[in-house]
Amino acid sequence: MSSLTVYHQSSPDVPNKMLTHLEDIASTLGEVGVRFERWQASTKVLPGASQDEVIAAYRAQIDQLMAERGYVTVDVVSLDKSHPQKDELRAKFLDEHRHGEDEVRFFVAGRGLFTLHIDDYVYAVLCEKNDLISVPAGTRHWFDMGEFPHFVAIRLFNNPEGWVANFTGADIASRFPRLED
Ligand SMILES: CSCCC(=O)/C(O)=C/O
Ligand SMILES: [Fe+2]
Ligand code: NI
Repeated sequence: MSSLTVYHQSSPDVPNKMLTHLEDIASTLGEVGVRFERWQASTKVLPGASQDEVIAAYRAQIDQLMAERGYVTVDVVSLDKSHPQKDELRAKFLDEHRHGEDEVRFFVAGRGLFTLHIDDYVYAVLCEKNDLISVPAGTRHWFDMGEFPHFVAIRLFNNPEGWVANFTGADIASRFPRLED
């Protein structure tokens, strides 16, 4: 079940709020400029499926998003626990970073934990299959796929270079909960 847990940045052990209803999650994130929607990932794709297979299966939704917001590049992160580089990939996303563009992710299988650091608060968003999240450019955040990754996420970029991250150097991510396997 998708969820949102909100903390003060100084209290990683004491959540202020935990939400599981879509409307509550979407409105709370909407207040800080984050888009969170439930789409329909109706074609079954398995974690580990190729980028081409996933893009072909979700061409209509990808085209809709590209037309709506002018995204120019699409790629796919598709991982399961047998991936030989899973530990390196997990580590890459686990440190706090920013992007120069919105972070748009459509989960079409499995799940992952996005944690957003906005002003003095930390928003841990457990995204599951069907969830679409768009985090505004410049937002500090990190992502945990867990020790045993199991997800497929479609990523849209308005930058032709695709994924570019600027790491903040902060160690805040190490103090907050990770994805529970
Ligand atoms: C859920 S897609 C992989 C993670 C990613 O692209 C990112 O930028 C994490 O912050
Ligand atoms: Fe990111
Ligand atoms: Ni699954």
